[in-house]
Amino acid sequence: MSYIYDRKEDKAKLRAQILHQRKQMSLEEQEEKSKKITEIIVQSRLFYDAKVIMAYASFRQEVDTRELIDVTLQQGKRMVMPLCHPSEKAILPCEIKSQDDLVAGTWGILEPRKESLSLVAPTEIDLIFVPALAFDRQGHRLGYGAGYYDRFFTQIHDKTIKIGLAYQIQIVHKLLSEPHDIPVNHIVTEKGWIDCELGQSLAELGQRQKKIQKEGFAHESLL
Ligand SMILES: Nc1nc2c(c(=O)[nH]1)N(C=O)[C@@H](CNc1ccc(C(=O)N[C@@H](CCC(=O)O)C(=O)O)cc1)CN2
Ligand SMILES: Nc1ncnc2c1ncn2[C@@H]1O[C@H](COP(=O)(O)OP(=O)(O)OP(=O)(O)O)[C@@H](O)[C@H]1O
Repeated sequence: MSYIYDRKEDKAKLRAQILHQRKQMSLEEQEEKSKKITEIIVQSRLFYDAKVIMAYASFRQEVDTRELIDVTLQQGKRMVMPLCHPSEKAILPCEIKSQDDLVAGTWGILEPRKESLSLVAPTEIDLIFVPALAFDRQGHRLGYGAGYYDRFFTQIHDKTIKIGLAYQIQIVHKLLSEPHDIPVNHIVTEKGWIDCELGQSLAELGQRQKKIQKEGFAHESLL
């Protein structure tokens, strides 16, 4: 299902709708789709080429990242996980060597142990797997509304690839893009890859065509 969503006041409504829909999925369905998403990623060139990978620790009904984290570590890549700093609404990227290095933190989300932190410079990260409640095809994201990821994205390298992970039901027609929003480059769902840069250029092309049409009509009206 997709929603037309372009008013700020609809944000809370859309969050509630998506959360409700995601809760309707059975555990088996979530596991099966997460497995498919993991398979698609680990077979990709982007994953193969990345040496430093950051992933979120899945909670509630998010796409499960546990297998993805295991494969990353097994392949000898560096695994980075977010540690939340709630008072600053900041994400601190920390390297882990195994999933045993994680403990339940804010909201029960697993995060690196504070006692043995190994901070990583955000600019060192090659690939980031990003959670969301919803994405549109241009890579805009709707989160829980605290701005953690947008703040973090201002610190990473331009070349860092951001991949949103979502079930197909979380892909919506259009999300309101705000000035602080930094879109992801790709999305992977159980149905495959969505190239958001292509979506962004198509949207730009659409805007240009609309402008040409408008200017064309304005010009004709002068005749
Ligand atoms: N796995 C994962 N980790 C993540 C995120 C995420 O979306 N997924 N976040 C992405 O940014 C940050 C955590 N953001 C969160 C923000 C709010 C709530 C939360 O439970 N909020 C309450 C409502 C609070 C209120 O409105 O006052 C709720 O939803 O019940 C959870 C996570 C950082 N780590
Ligand atoms: N780079 C930034 N610097 C400062 N404030 C920011 C930045 N990015 C977002 N914010 C603020 O954070 C708040 C929440 O942003 P937004 O609604 O986009 O969150 P979200 O992406 O849904 O949430 P989250 O990333 O936590 O899942 C907004 O009020 C916004 O002004």
